[in-house]
Amino acid sequence: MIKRIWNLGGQQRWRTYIQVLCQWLSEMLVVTVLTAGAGRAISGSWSTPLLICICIQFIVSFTYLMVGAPILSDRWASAASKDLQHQFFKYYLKQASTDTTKMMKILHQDLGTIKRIAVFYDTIIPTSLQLIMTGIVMVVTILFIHPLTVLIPLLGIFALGGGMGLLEGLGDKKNFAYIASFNHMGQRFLDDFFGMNSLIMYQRQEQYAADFAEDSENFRQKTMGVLVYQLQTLTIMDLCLYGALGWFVVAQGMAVAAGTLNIMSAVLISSLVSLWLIDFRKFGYFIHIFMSTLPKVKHIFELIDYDTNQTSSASVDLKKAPRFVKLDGSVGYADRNILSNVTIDLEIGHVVGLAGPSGSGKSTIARTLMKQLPMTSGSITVDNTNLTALTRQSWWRFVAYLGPESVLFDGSIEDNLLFGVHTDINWERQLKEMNLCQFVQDLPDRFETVVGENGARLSPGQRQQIAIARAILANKQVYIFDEITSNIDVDNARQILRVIKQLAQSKITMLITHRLDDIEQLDEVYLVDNGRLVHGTPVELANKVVAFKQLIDEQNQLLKEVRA
Ligand SMILES: Nc1ncnc2c1ncn2[C@@H]1O[C@H](COP(=O)(O)OP(=O)(O)OP(=O)(O)O)[C@@H](O)[C@H]1O
Repeated sequence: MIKRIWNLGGQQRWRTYIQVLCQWLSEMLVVTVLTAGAGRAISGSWSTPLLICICIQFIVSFTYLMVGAPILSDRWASAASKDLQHQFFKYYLKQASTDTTKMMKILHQDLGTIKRIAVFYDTIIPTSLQLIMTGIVMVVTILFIHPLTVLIPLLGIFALGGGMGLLEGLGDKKNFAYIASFNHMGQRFLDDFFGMNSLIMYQRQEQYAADFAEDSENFRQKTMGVLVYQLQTLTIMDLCLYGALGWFVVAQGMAVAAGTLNIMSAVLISSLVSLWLIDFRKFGYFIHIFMSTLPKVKHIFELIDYDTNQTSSASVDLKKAPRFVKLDGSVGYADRNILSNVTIDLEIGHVVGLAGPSGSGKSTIARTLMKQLPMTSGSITVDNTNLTALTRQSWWRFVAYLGPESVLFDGSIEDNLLFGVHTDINWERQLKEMNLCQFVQDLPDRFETVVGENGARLSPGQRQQIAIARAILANKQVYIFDEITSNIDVDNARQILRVIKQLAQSKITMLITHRLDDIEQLDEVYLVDNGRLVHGTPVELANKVVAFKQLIDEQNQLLKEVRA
């Protein structure tokens, strides 16, 4: 996974190399100046090679700060972030999930993670490179001048590693509790935000405020837990590093007092060790932060890979509009089969109905046909092609799904109607022929009327008519209508059913509905009855399924009573 993170934004990596080299030279400038100063104090004269060295380092550092830093810093991090965001959004936009709350939650978390891994490019890698370069200079210098003391910084590193290792398990626990509490509070906020009208209508605002306050307090405590843990970590790191540094300086002082080391050498190796240990502390702190984001980065890569695998195994493109669709097998979710061993045949010529009690699996079938859910076993065949071999984009070029509530975009009715139209067509004539959207003629601005956000300025029936017209004008080949008449009045519902029946003359059309009025007008219906799928005309179904017959009898009785 680290290799994969490393490869992101790779084209900008060279900028980081130059940046690190310049920064490292700036650090070495401090060491050289201190060493030269100590030499001057001892001998009373400046060493010419050291002065030349200082001049070169100074020029490089100054040029870097004035010119280089603005064009070099953060470029790799931002290129990597763009790369990852691009791959991530590519995956994300293909999901088209209906669960907006869940999508928002995941999106929020994953975007946060993408932002946080910048620490790898702008801190971990530069600091690691500086550690290697300063480390080599430091070890060679110490071994050359005072070999025994090289053990002190090494002991400091081991002590730090041990301390951090002990804290690691605790850190995971604290982070996990923090994330769980964050998610819980976020979920409550989103739920209550979407359900605000219901909260007010049922006078539950106070309860909501109390629950939210409790969640906030819990979140505060978990946040404090993480902060305390981070402070403990910092204290341990400081103890190890500054302890090692202090010990090193004392050892150098004793060597100088004993006459086995001169002051200039002592200043040189002390400043090198100080620099190295300070960088090491920085590295220790940030690697810790980086490691805690790795599980989330792994999750993002899994999403991207899932998308890539789907795309690479699904490479067949439908060349022409399909004539029939056959679903044969079981549908459901990863953890649960909803309907087993069912067969549905869809073909051009008439509307195929799908009916059944609430929760019996009708929308699950629709989602499976839309390639939003895989079959749990068996397959869907489109003409002679297995649906799994098609990419979702390729399938969606031919299929349209419409649910009980369609999304309209803020703009004119015309903009919304022509949303999926990519050729020149006489759309007004088509609408007239289908007798769809004729209410528009009574609006002052007719098709120029602005619908407002999600069609807020129209009635539910008008919105649904526009959505259906939009789908039909987009000229797809397969239409799946899922309870599209459930939220609208009887007249609008009848009008829409007429249009769908007309459409089915030339398109593959399935209508999911619970309205007996609709079902009775169809030639062919699939009815979910106690986990099995019964197929036939409405009359045949009434003979085969007792519950269905009872429902029709009850309705007829009701009608009789109303007429009487
Ligand atoms: N994402 C999911 N994971 C697991 N189970 C689910 C998921 N979505 C729905 N279900 C379950 O699948 C079953 C069938 O749901 P589905 O939405 O297909 O029913 P339906 O017949 O369309 O119902 P309705 O008429 O009320 O819309 C239900 O028991 C539901 O709880």
